[in-house]
Amino acid sequence: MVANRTQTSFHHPRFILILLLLLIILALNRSSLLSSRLAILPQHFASLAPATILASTPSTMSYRKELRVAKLAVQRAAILTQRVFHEKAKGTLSKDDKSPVTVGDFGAQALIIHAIRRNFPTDEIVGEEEASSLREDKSLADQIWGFVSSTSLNDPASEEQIGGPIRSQREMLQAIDEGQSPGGSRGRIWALDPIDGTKGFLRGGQYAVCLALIEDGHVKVGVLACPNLPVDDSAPLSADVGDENGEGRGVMFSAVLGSGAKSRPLGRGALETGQPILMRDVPDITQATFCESVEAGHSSHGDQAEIAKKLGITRQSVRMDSQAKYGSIARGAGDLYLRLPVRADYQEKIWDHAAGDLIVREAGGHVTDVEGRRLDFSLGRTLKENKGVVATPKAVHEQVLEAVKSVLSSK
Ligand SMILES: Nc1ncnc2c1ncn2[C@@H]1O[C@H](COP(=O)(O)O)[C@@H](O)[C@H]1OP(=O)(O)O
Ligand SMILES: [Mg+2]
Ligand SMILES: [Mg+2]
Ligand SMILES: [Mg+2]
Repeated sequence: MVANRTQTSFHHPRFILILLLLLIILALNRSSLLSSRLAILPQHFASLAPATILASTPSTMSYRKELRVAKLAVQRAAILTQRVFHEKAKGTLSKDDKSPVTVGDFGAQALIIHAIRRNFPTDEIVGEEEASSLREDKSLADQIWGFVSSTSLNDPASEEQIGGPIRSQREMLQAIDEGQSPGGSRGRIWALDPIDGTKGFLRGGQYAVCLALIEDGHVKVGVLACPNLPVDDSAPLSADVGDENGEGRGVMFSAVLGSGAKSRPLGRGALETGQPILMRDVPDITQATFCESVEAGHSSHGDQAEIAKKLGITRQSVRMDSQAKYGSIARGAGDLYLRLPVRADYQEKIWDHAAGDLIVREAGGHVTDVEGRRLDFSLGRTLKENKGVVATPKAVHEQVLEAVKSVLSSK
């Protein structure tokens, strides 16, 4: 009787269905396509698969772990940069291209790379900074170590998730140097700008701690911490950073491809998921607000003014450093971000755009270069096939791009 019953259950259609499903999952897993394929299986089929198999698949399906680690790591790094600023210990060096780099840039890069290495040891990292100058400057290295060894999240479980403390100064320098991946079109590559807008950081203006995961050339996760932007998503866009002690400031933006963009107060616990953000509708382009770089050498202020005029925009553009511009338009504080090439030979860096590009697109925007091409993150450390940036709500992109093309082609 018992044997008979067992036999019957083996022929049960539900059992056959589960068996078939398991075979499909195993086959897909072998061809390493599981993560993308499983996402398109109907929900109830996926839920029939045994927990052990789902648990052993890469977490790339939802990027939940990647997002969590990125947010915690960026938050810890942002705390370090704020401490560096307030303790007036910026220890600035000038790099070969004459751009500044500070204790904050190096320290933030070390802490973020440490967190990525501990969680995703085989991923590659394209980071802006490298440690060679620090190996020759012991006192600067000591100063950075002072901040790195004493900055942690105040929640021990979260701190543990991002690898806990770096153990020695040697390990810190090694971590900084692990951002030298050449980038490219294959595999998982993190793009890291530990302080974007270092000049803004130095003058107490806008800056951002930026991290994005690029997989096979496409941005999948993006996180931006903007310690000097207003917490309030509905605060009007302003170049003014508010009061000295930072009351009401500090926001974190994040996005996962296909899941929308969010913002949350930077100071809050990283467990808080935040609220969805959307770009503002622009029914009348003449009422739109532009943001642009503070540095006229990074984006042409003259061309910007001509484009504004062509579109009938009379409102003064708001100038701010860093990817805070992407975050600001994504939450509808501003509407349009243009980056208009000044030097024909400058190649934009992937770490200056990856997180912002995804956050704006997930908030309902469209991001291209000045010729209308999507930003291509698959070509190495730079966006070598792109020139400038045009980031706007989807509905007005064509109109703005037309004005950009007409002004730039008439030069
Ligand atoms: N000639 C240039 N054109 C455009 N961007 C530049 C140029 N030189 C440097 N940058 C980069 O622009 C970013 C700041 O942009 P923004 O002006 O929007 O705040 C910085 O990351 C900066 O790089 P770096 O970090 O090497 O200084
Ligand atoms: Mg930068
Ligand atoms: Mg930087
Ligand atoms: Mg820099």
